[in-house]
Amino acid sequence: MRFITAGESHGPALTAIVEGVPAGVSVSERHINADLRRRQMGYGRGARQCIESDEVSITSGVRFGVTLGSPVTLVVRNRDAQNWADRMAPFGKPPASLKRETRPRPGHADLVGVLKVGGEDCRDVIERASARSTAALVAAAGIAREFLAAVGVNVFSYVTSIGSVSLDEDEPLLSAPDYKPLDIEVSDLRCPSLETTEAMKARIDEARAAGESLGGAFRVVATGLLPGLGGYATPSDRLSARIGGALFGIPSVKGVEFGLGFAAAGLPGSQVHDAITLERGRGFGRATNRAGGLEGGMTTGLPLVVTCAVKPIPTLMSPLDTIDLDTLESVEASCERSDVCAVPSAAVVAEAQMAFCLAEAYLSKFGRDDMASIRGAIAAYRRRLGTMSK
Ligand SMILES: Cc1cc2nc3c(=O)[nH]c(=O)nc-3n(C[C@H](O)[C@H](O)[C@H](O)COP(=O)(O)O)c2cc1C
Ligand SMILES: C=C(O[C@@H]1CC(C(=O)O)=C[C@@H](OP(=O)(O)O)[C@H]1O)C(=O)O
Repeated sequence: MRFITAGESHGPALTAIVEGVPAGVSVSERHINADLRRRQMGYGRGARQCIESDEVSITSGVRFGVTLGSPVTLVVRNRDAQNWADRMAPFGKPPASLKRETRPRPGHADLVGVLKVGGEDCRDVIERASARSTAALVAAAGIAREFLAAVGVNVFSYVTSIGSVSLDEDEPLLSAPDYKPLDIEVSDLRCPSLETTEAMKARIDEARAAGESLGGAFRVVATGLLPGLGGYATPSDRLSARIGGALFGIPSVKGVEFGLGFAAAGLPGSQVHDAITLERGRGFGRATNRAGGLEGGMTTGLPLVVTCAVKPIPTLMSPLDTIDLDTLESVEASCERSDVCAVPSAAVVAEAQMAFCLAEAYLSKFGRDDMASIRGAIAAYRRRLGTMSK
């Protein structure tokens, strides 16, 4: 299952095409719209989210709520486009009132994008470098999530830190994090502790008042996985490589850890690896899940637990210095409407990226044509695993 997205941040719409979708997957617009809403939320988001109210339109590949096996096209409209019609016109001349962006923001794609593609207006880069594109990604992943739900897999996320405020957790890796989904969803920051949520909100208020921005960390978890998804034979077969690459594809994600992650480097082997167990009738298991659900590039069957670090938002209301591309003088970087913190949104985008990787891993192991055949192949695999652990 692959996807491509297109669309500028302030153009008329974002479009995604998902191909390689099996026939027979039930799809609900309501589920996709709920994910789009979750992506928009979060304390610290800017004024743009008051304008947008993302909803998906599906224009191909689904009939009467079920996929046909043909490419699925999804469209999310940009409501803000009406305020940018003259500045984003596909044809004609730029309006006389157009102000070019010549003061690139450190930390954003502005400067390096213009060095790469040329031009005199960072706006040409900003429009696509903007994380607005992640709305299309989340919509597209709605199809992958529906497929995963049909095979018993759930993907969720929660925020573990904002700036220096961290969630206090009891060994989240030893058992799967089993927070109540509602506790995560009712938090303004996708943090399962209300007390920590309040402390995080206060930190965001401080940052906003100081003209600052914040990053943080989140965890993305998948449950219900079969063992043996992914592969060990080539680097690109390894699910760790695919998931890592996909998560690093999210703007502002600067670190990805599987299970214990970097902490494993400082511990002896006996405190890192997960002892193998066997429960008659239930099969192989593990005493712990320090690997975070992946060994040798394949799922172990335990929850997949991945932690991501997110850097602070580049646009600062108290801007850093930059160089004006017209005058080549030192000036303050441009400071436009912006989020102060978008870690909860990035977490929902990470769910989407992980869902695509897992859906593709299931399809490459169990076939791609239709859900009935895929269910049959999964049942046969489960029988084989049962025989091996008798
Ligand atoms: C959901 C989301 C919202 C974001 N909102 C903003 C924003 O309002 N202003 C901003 O300067 N950067 C924002 N960013 C971060 C930039 O998109 C990102 O830093 C930039 O594209 C450069 O990519 P890099 O951080 O991977 O180097 C956001 C990122 C995400 C994931
Ligand atoms: C629009 C979204 O995020 C945007 C991501 C973004 C950036 O620079 O990455 C900059 C801001 O856009 P604008 O300049 O229009 O306010 C964010 O609002 C969204 O997530 O829906």
